[in-house]
Amino acid sequence: MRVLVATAVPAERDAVARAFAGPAAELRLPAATLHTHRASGLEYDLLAAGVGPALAAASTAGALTAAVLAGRPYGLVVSAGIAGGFAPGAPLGSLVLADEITAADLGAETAESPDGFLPVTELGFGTVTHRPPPVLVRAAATATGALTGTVLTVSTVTGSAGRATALRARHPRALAEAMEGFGVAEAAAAHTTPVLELRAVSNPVGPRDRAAWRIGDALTALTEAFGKLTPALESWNPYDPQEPYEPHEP
Ligand SMILES: O=C(O)c1cccc(C(=O)CC[C@H]2O[C@@H](n3cnc4c(=O)[nH]cnc43)[C@H](O)[C@@H]2O)c1
Repeated sequence: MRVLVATAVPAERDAVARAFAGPAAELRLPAATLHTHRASGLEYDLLAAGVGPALAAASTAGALTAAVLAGRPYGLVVSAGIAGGFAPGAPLGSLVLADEITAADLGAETAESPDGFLPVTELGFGTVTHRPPPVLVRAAATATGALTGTVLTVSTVTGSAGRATALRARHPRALAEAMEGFGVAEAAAAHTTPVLELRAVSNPVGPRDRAAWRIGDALTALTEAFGKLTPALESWNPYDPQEPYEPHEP
């Protein structure tokens, strides 16, 4: 099986790469470059897909389409990187694996709703949540020690206690926020390919405080997580009848 791992920036991609032995093979696509590693019988293509949901979706869709045109489609897409963690559930350095990948600010401000916001789904179009394969989420969480819960995708990094409280009130299961997961998941869904989102918490969600960031620790946690994740992915059976997916042939 081929696995596409989409990070936002090269530093995150390289943190994932450190979980694999040996140098990567480089493959240049029209709008992206893949770094390929092999581990536990699987092929991992690492992609620095860009910051934010739109660029992440465009880059991921490009890589997915290139793979289909080459006759070697991906069996799984993983959105990975650092994230803000909601206190007290997701402390600095912890890992969060999404059982729901939710676009937190895709909707409309309106007085029609008690909290002043309606998601696009309630306006009659689109989707705001993607759900990774539950059996795979459980196996990956057990292997990595990650917490499981909702990971929010935002276009604006939360910078106040008020916004953090509002997000948690609207999404009580949210453990983390980042900026790419929903875009990566939309691209994967367009290709009917299952998706995971794995995040290492680098900062608390709340008032902006750059001194509180622990990006190095989070990148180290990401490397360690991928070292443990690869055997779990090898054991995963995408054709398990409990998994509500119809992925491409492996
Ligand atoms: O300037 C700031 O105050 C600030 C605070 C936190 C993160 C940033 C970034 O530019 C990082 C964006 C990048 O990293 C992911 N990320 C990490 N922490 C968060 C967060 O608290 N909220 C949203 N995204 C976060 C994100 O996926 C991007 O790839 C700046």
